[in-house]
Order: sequence, then structure tokens, then C-alpha cells
Amino acid sequence: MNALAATNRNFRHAARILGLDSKLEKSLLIPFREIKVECTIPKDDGTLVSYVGFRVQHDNARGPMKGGIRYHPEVDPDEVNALAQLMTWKTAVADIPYGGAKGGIGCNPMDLSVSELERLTRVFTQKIHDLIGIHTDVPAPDMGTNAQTMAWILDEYSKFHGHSPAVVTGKPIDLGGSLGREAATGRGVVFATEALLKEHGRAIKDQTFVIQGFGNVGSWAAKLIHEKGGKVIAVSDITGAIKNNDGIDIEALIKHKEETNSLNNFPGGEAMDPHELLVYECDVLIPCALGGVLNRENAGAVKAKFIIEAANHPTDPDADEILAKKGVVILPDIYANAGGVTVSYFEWVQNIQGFMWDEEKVNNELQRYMIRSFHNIKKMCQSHNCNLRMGAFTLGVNRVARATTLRGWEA
Ligand SMILES: NC(=O)C1=CN([C@@H]2O[C@H](COP(=O)(O)OP(=O)(O)OC[C@H]3O[C@@H](n4cnc5c(N)ncnc54)[C@H](O)[C@@H]3O)[C@@H](O)[C@H]2O)C=CC1
Ligand SMILES: O=C(O)CCC(=O)C(=O)O
Repeated sequence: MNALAATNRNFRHAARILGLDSKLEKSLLIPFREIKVECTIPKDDGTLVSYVGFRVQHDNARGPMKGGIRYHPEVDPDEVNALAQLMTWKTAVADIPYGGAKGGIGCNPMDLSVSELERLTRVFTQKIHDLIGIHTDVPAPDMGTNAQTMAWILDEYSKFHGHSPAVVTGKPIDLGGSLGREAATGRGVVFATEALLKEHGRAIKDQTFVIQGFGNVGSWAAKLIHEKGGKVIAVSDITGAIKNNDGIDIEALIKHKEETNSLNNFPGGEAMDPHELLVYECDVLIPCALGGVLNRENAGAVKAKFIIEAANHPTDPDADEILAKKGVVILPDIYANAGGVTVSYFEWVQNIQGFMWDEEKVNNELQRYMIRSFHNIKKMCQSHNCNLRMGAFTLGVNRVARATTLRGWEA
């Protein structure tokens, strides 16, 4: 099922549970604005190449729209729409004063040189600079983008609007980025995992973990789990997959990846078929890469007891049903990966105040926000007798619905 159909289905299910009025339901579903722009750049060899850039601004009832920008060959309008909508519910679940947005360019960043990536980012920013802003829409990194990408957006935007560090988050520290933002999504995943496991009488140190994706989110999650004594027994990325049932030395794997740009030939692990990874025997499976990776084809074979959705929409609704029947507990994306946007909020607050927090404060506040949201989700699960995904969706949708109604927008 495509990402938008899946996200709409989850939203409608939550709206039904909440008994939302049909007009309000419709207004919450329709995006505020969809932007599609041509981005043509000269390649390093002088030839011209054109890409399509998207920014979908889904909802701003609770505050400026917020969400990452993705560079990936599979970026398409439906997926960006779905990801923007997920951001609206995610910021509401985290109870931070934002709406939701997402952007992307259909390109393969691995095929572009650094100067080509810079040109592409600057052209994209030129095309959307009037539609983003500190109090309207604040981009951040996502798959295929990073702090350097945010630095180029900040610089290009500032040419039109004056120095504006708060227009993007996930920036380099030297340009007003927050300490702790780079690790925040992975760290939030770990706080969320701890909260869930505690409820089941377990702890990270007693569990085995399988992680798909070893970029920003996957590598930080793996590193922090490893530090807490959890055994990471299999890891994959776009280059391949490795396993070691005695536990992979994650620090050594990070070093190997930095040196070789690949997981292959890591001396502390054995190569495995990447398709086997999601169905490998473990306690906790953490998808940290693409959407839709758990679907009706593979869900029946999943052996994990817990799935922590660090990626956005890794589980499609067919898989959700199959996994529920098997008793697999799923911690949904709009909660599990909210650590990134939560620290983005802290970064934005620091930029607006012109005051920098130390890293301990960032991490402590992040933990407080993640635990608070977990308990709020559990309360919704109890009130509505629903699973964690619907607990999170009803929590988020209800908050946005209340803000919409208070503004008088629903009629
Ligand atoms: N960066 C952030 O702060 C946040 C990211 N997310 C989500 O987390 C996921 C990962 O994002 P990042 O780590 O930022 O991206 P990234 O670009 O830093 O890393 C992505 C990783 O996925 C791997 N990958 C790509 N295709 C794969 C495949 N077919 N099989 C296995 N691995 C594959 C890549 O090799 C890379 O290791 C995405 O779904 C993103 O939307 C969610 C919240 C915040
Ligand atoms: O940090 C942010 O503003 C957004 C992160 C993001 O794109 C996400 O949570 O999926």
C-alpha cells in the first residue's frame, strides 16, 4: 500500500475512534500547501541536469510547520505528502508548538559531488525561500541530508531575508545548531525503547537487537544501545548486511564504515542476505531506513517481539494487522522517532532566545519529553482500548483537532 494511502487510513481510523466531525476530518486531511519546483543545476562537467523538489506543508494549527528534507531517488509527491502529515501528528504527540511539513528532492545524493549537492540545495532554497520561515515552516535534515545541507539552506535563505539561524534546525553547531541534535533521533529511539521494555519487565541490557539502516538514526541508536549493554546482532545499510550473534562491536563498526564507506568486510561480523535481516531472530527490530519495508510479503516471517519504528512509516497497514495477530508490539514512528524534532524544537528555542544550552540539559529535556509522551499515549490506549499506533494517532490528531476548532477553522 502506498505511503499516503497507509497514512490516510491510520488517520481515518483515529478520527473514527475520536468521533471527529466529518468536516473537521476532511480539513485535517487536506494539506495546507503543496509546493513542486524545478531545480536545474550545472553538473561539474558543465552539462545541465534537472530535478524536481517538493515541500508539502500539511498543517499549521498548532504552530509553524516543521519537518525534514529528504534527498533520495524514490522521493515522490505522495510519499512527501504522507511524511508531512505524519509530522503534524508527531509534533502534536511530542506536544511541541509546531505543525507538520516535509520536503524532498528526487535525486541520488551518492551520485552527486559535494559542489553539485551545494548547487542543488541553493537552487531549491531560491525556489522556496518565500514559503518557508522562522514562524511559517522550518526545515531540518532527513534521509540523504545533513547539517551541511542545512548550512547551505541557512546561507541562501539569509541572502534574501537577513541572517536567520532559526529558519532551519539540525545545523552545524558553529552556525547555531544545538548540542545533541545530531544524536537526538537515535537517543529518542533509545529512551522510547527503554520506556516500552520497562513496561514489559525488560531492559535494554537483556535484549538482542537488529537494526536496518546505519545512517544518522541507525548508527546513533546502535551506539547508545551498545553502550547500555544491549546486544546488536545484525545491522544493514544500502551496501549490505552483517550479523554476529555474540554482539557486534558498534564503535568498531562505525569506524569501519567511516574508513570504507561500507559495512562489507567488517572483521567483527559475517555477511548476511539483507532480505533476511528484517526476519532475523531477535527481541527488538529497529527499522531505521526506508518506509514500507514491513509489508504483507515479509510480516508473517518476522521473529522480533518488539518493533521500534525509528524510520517513518516502515510498517504498512497489512503488516500491522499480521504482526498484531502474532503478538508483536509495535512502537509507532510518530512517537518512536520524535526525538529528532523535539531537539529541533530546543534548537529553534535557543536560536530565538540567543542562548545556548549545554548538552546535558538537551538530553535530560529530551528524556523528559519522550517519557511524558509515552505515558500520554498509554492513557489514550487505555481510554480507547487500542494499540500503541492508535494511541499515538488519537493523541496527536485530538490535539490538532482541538487547536483547529479553537481557531474556528473547521467550518
Ligand atoms: N534524521 C532525523 O533526524 C530523522 C530521521 N527519521 C527517519 O529515519 C530514517 C533514517 O533517516 P536518517 O538516518 O536521517 O537517514 P541517513 O541518510 O542518515 O541514513 C539512511 C540509512 O539507510 C540506509 N539504507 C538506504 N536504503 C536502504 C535499504 N534498502 N536497506 C537497508 N538500508 C538502507 C542507508 O545506507 C543509510 O545507512 C528515515 O526514515 C527518516 O525519515 C525520522 C526522524 C528524524
Ligand atoms: O527535526 C525536524 O524538524 C524534523 C525531523 C523529521 O523530518 C522527522 O521527524 O521525520
